Amino acid sequence: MPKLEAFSSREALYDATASILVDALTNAVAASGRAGFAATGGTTPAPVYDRLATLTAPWDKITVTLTDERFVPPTDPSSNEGLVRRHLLVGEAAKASFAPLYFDGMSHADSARAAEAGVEAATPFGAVLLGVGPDGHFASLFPGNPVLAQGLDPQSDRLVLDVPPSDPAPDIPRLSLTFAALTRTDLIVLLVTGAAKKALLEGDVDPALPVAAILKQDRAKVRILWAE
Ligand SMILES: O=C(O)[C@H](O)[C@@H](O)[C@H](O)[C@H](O)COP(=O)(O)O
Repeated sequence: MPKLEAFSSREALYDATASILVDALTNAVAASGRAGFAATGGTTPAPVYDRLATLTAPWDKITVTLTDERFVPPTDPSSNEGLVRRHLLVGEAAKASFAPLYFDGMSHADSARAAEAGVEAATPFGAVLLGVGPDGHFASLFPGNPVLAQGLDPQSDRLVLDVPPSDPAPDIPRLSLTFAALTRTDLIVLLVTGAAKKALLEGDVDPALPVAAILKQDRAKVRILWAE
């Protein structure tokens, strides 16, 4: 089980996370000529992306995709594609390619299916950046959701699922990479802040939480990076 790595401030956390990610992506391109990066949404990662976009890397050999998405167009304020286009696909990183999960004019299910080709082409990922919800969800794999079992199935042949709303979350339809897709990488970084998430991820993690699947798998190295 990976140990939580604590940083003295959020600024230090963001700096370290950007540095770890750019090293992993650069090494992956050096090893195989290309790399994918699966980027989380949420309210935490934007400062990491702002830093990452300023760093030198073989961005023209890197394909960025999303760990998950709300089923909304990129112009919607809650869109993760919008977040990544505003904060990551700028500056040095503007040269990176992007593989979307949301496709205008497609149904929820068809969008998930259509996204799989781009995600497949972006794997293996050089790095995956995940957030963790207070309920232990990661990407859009939520406790109690009808597609959770399929989403966590290590043998699933699906890379992207159409996630229906469920109670208590998510409140709108989502698109999520599966555990099977997200573990096609050498490195998964969990980016978390605040006391509640530290309590969730320190010591013995509740095996019923979706994120426990990430912590106990042995396909990819996992680092948990935290600040107050
Ligand atoms: O689209 C999303 O919202 C994320 O992918 C989601 O899984 C997020 O990482 C967690 O909910 C943590 O979110 P915060 O960073 O806002 O705490």
